[in-house]
Amino acid sequence: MTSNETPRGPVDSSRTPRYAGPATYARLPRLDEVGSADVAVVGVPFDAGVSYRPGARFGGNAIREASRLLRPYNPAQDASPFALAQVADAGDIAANPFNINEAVETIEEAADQLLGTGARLMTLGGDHTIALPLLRSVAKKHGPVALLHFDAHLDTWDTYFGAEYTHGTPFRRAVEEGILDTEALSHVGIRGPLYGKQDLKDDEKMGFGIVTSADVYRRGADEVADQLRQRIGDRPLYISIDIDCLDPAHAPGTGTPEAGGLTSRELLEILRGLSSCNLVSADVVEVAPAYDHAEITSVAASHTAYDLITIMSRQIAEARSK
Ligand SMILES: N=C(N)NCCCC(=O)O
Ligand SMILES: [Zn+2]
Ligand SMILES: [Zn+2]
Repeated sequence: MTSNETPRGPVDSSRTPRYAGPATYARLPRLDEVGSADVAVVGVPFDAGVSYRPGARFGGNAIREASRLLRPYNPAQDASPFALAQVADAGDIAANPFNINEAVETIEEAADQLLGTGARLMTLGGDHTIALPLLRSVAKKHGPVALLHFDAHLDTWDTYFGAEYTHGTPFRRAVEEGILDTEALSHVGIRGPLYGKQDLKDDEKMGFGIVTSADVYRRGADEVADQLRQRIGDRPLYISIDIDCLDPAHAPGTGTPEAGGLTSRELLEILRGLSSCNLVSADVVEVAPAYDHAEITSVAASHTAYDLITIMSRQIAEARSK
């Protein structure tokens, strides 16, 4: 979008019922309808990297369906994200379900192509394996990025069954590859049983700081967001959100649920506290609709993506006005 064009926004829900027609994210136009976008929402229906319950390949489309009720103005950030920037639905990346190495390459290439048009990515997973190729692509553009990772799990384990690319290992691979800024790595929402104490030692050696879900409960979202903002500074930031950071009461539809998680309110409030950060791209992963009820998980994921898109749109508009 050039500076004097008005972004094409969602279908008007006061004229076409919001439950009618095919689902794009937030009823936004498809990327091919607008040519180019400032923020591309892209699905990655891939879940061959999971260690437990499969089904996150259906996450992106479940999030799109659950996003039909989103409205154009976000009062929590005082912004109309789809008016400030062109946001469009870029469809899905067709990743090979039978060959993880090939899928990881395909995802990286597709991300390169979208980022190459100048768009920021709001990716809808898929399992957490997909964060690695997305980070590779983002780092090619921005250099090593700060990572804010919301999850019950560390995802810095080494291998499963000898496999390097799994949903429990993307961030160890990313650190090994030098694509993360190791001065600004944080996990939020961590809890639950580990394989051993060494998991925490290894994670700390890689440079990660941990905010557990109990820390969020005790200290509150505002204080946690302040601390994260200080750590991130003005570095290019990638936010990766595993929906299992939320308590199973708030996100039952996921593959590796752990008790004692964040509320969706806590997650959204922490994100809103980061609205001044330089968010270059983000993902929401691990929504597995087969275990969901009443779209609890996909609604939470659709709202999470909405606040992430709002952060990006505000920054795009601000940069344009300078
Ligand atoms: N990234 C997610 N959701 N889970 C990782 C769990 C790895 C394990 O089974 O130990
Ligand atoms: Zn997880
Ligand atoms: Zn994860």
